Amino acid sequence: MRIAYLDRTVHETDSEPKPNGDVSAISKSIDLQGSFETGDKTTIASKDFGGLYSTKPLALIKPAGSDDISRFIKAASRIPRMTVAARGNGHSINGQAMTNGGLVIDMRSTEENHFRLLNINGSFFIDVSGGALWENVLTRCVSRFGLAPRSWTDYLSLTVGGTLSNAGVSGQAFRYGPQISNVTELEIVTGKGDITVCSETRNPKLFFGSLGGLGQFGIITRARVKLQPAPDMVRWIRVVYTEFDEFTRDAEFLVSRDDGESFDYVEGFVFCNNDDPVNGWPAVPLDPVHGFNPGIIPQTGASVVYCLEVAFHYQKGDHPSTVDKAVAGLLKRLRFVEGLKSQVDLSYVEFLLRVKRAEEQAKANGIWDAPHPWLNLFISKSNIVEFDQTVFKKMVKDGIGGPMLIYPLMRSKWDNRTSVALPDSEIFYLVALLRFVSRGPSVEESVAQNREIVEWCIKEGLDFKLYLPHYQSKEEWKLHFGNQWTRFVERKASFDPMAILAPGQNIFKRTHLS
Ligand SMILES: Cc1cc2nc3c(=O)[nH]c(=O)nc-3n(C[C@H](O)[C@H](O)[C@H](O)COP(=O)(O)OP(=O)(O)OC[C@H]3O[C@@H](n4cnc5c(N)ncnc54)[C@H](O)[C@@H]3O)c2cc1C
Repeated sequence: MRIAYLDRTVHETDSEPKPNGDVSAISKSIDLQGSFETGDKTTIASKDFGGLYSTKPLALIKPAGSDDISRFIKAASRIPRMTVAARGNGHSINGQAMTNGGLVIDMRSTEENHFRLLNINGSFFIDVSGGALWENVLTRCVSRFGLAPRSWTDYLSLTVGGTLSNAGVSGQAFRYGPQISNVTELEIVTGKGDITVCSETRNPKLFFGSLGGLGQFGIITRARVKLQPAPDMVRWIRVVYTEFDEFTRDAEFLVSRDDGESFDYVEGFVFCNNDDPVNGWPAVPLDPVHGFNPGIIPQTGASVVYCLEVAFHYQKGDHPSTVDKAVAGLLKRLRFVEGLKSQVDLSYVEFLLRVKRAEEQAKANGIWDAPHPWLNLFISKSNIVEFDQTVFKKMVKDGIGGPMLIYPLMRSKWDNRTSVALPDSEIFYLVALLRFVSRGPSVEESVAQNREIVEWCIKEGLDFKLYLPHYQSKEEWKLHFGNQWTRFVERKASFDPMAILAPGQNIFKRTHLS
């Protein structure tokens, strides 16, 4: 089977005739409250973080709110071949937020439309715009209310609507589930232009369909997100393992424990057993002054080693000895290499914004804007040892020029009614190959290696799914969704029957209903 994932080709729509839309005429006819841009001013919408694709949209719309979005979708439905792509912060890899010749809706212009705290039967929620950045949701919730969402992504310059269209995972997901398990209500503008409020009990088909729905059923304009009291401080710790089975045993032990009996965050990564500044030991210390003494690593000759990354929440008023004791109690159950531990204490907000600091450094070094042919996978626990032996220990043993994340998640914290496709087993691993090509193999080599990895997973019959998936053909999408495909198609027919929305996902072709 041909695996088109990350093929660096022009989008299918590029070869097709473009719609003949006159955006000023459309906007006049619909009494646009927001604004729009055309020509060179749409450049931002013609590319994304991946840097692998580019397209030419007809216009970049900056809507004032849901009414503008609804009217644009309705207008687009009357123009043959016209498509509409919601753009969150454009941090996709494979052009998922793009449209060639269509209308891009810049959701960032709606950020301020919603920010309301709700107390429902003693539980707190925040209503936020689909175009809000998670970093702004964080800082505003903590500073104004001392509250914070429970489940995050590692990097927070992503929009609420963008991550809810995928899943949104990080080191808290083992306990609270992904971000899509932490919202209770959405306002959505469907592909028919209807503005609809939905939840578990109200329009549940649209609610669950849109969570992990790759933007196929509607544009999320508001989300109600569960909150919890924000801790003041975090102790962030990294420990090193040479043996994969010990690393996975400890990681699985931590994610399987009850609330209050484990760390508050569990992740991990693989790194090269050498002194390469990007791929090797220097990636481990949380503070450069900690250094890394490779002499302590048992001489197994292993090409790669593993780092378990955990965090413990506490309050400023907690006595240091109480925190030390609780952390020591958890660490003593783990079998990492003694002496290879690095830890720092920082505020909760600083911890959650940790990747932003890395971004600032990478921007200063000029590596942030280079292409990012990333590969994200969910791999069943039953196959993770084979994956380590073939992929980590052989295929990428020399590093990829960026982090190689691996951490376990629990399927029972996900809701089967959402659209996201997962492996079958209760414990599965997020594996992320976060390539920065200016520091590693070329784009072509990276893309080829990603393809080789996915092809190997298929050939060996691994129980796995792509996360943030992208394919070129319907056959591949059908395989991806498996027995959820029929439901996905039915949801599309109900909410976006002409396939106007999110054409960059390359799942459905725009049609015209007679
Ligand atoms: C540096 C970096 C770190 C990341 N870290 C993580 C991580 O730790 N965990 C994780 O889970 N993911 C992570 N991601 C992936 C990220 O969650 C997805 O790429 C996400 O889609 C990006 O959000 P965005 O707002 O930029 O969306 P975009 O790229 O703009 O859009 C993504 C898709 O969602 C659609 N969409 C956008 N907004 C809406 C909306 N309001 N309603 C409906 N559909 C919409 C778009 O049309 C498109 O199809 C990371 C990405 C980057 C670049």
